Amino acid sequence: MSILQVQNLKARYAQTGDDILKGISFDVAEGDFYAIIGPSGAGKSTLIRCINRLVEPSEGSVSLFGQELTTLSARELRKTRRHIGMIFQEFNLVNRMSVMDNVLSGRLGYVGTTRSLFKLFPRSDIQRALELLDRVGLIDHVDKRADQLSGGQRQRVGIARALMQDPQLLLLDEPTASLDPKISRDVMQLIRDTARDLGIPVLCNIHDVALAKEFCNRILGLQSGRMMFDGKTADLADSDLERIYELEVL
Ligand SMILES: Nc1ncnc2c1ncn2[C@@H]1O[C@H](COP(=O)(O)OP(=O)(O)OP(=O)(O)O)[C@@H](O)[C@H]1O
Repeated sequence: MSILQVQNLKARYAQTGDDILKGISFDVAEGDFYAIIGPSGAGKSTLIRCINRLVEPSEGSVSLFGQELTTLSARELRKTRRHIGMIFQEFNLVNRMSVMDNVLSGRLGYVGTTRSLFKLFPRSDIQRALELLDRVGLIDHVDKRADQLSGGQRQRVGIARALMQDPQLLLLDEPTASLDPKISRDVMQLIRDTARDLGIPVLCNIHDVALAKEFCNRILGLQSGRMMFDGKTADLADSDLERIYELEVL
């Protein structure tokens, strides 16, 4: 079943500027771990950010479980974003807050700012946060400040926080770019296995092709805002990679 449908998506940063995305179409289905690869400046990050409208598309359609996202009002968009978890390259944790509070902040879209300020989270949320921290291997670090953790541990907090939203879709924007190769593999494996267990499809912008090939079942190859490849990872040939990265080779 198709969960996210993107059709003819275009985006630009200034009214008069060139299109950064030049008509992108693809479907994310149940069970997919979809990688977006391509050279620097290809538009990978812009594409991820158009899905939850951190960047406003200029044309085209993005539909999640049949709901069109590009035309939602600000209020409707806030509600829908609850169901789209996001994991960032720089983790985006609040350093002075504990690991537990960072994870609980994933519920902000549900409990409201006032309740969260006074830490009035329902018992079920606290229980869920503990379960997720156990799942990502951080149960012994619950009370530590976020800035006392290593990069890999910080990204694990980011993963638990995104899962706290009970997401229907996970968006990953270069989740391993700040991590060393060994920790990057561990983090990708954790995301793949957890998403699979919880039945959450993933769309992931990643510049490391080896990691994408190892962990993702589908690949979207972008070059200068155009789609050069969309298919199963097993069908991605060296000649496809040459076409996707052509500009860099030149
Ligand atoms: N906020 C912005 N304002 C104007 N132009 C931008 C903005 N963000 C990105 N761009 C431009 O849009 C193009 C695509 O950028 P984007 O970050 O989406 O590419 P990317 O494939 O994710 O690159 P990288 O792998 O280097 O992160 C680039 O030319 C970039 O300079």
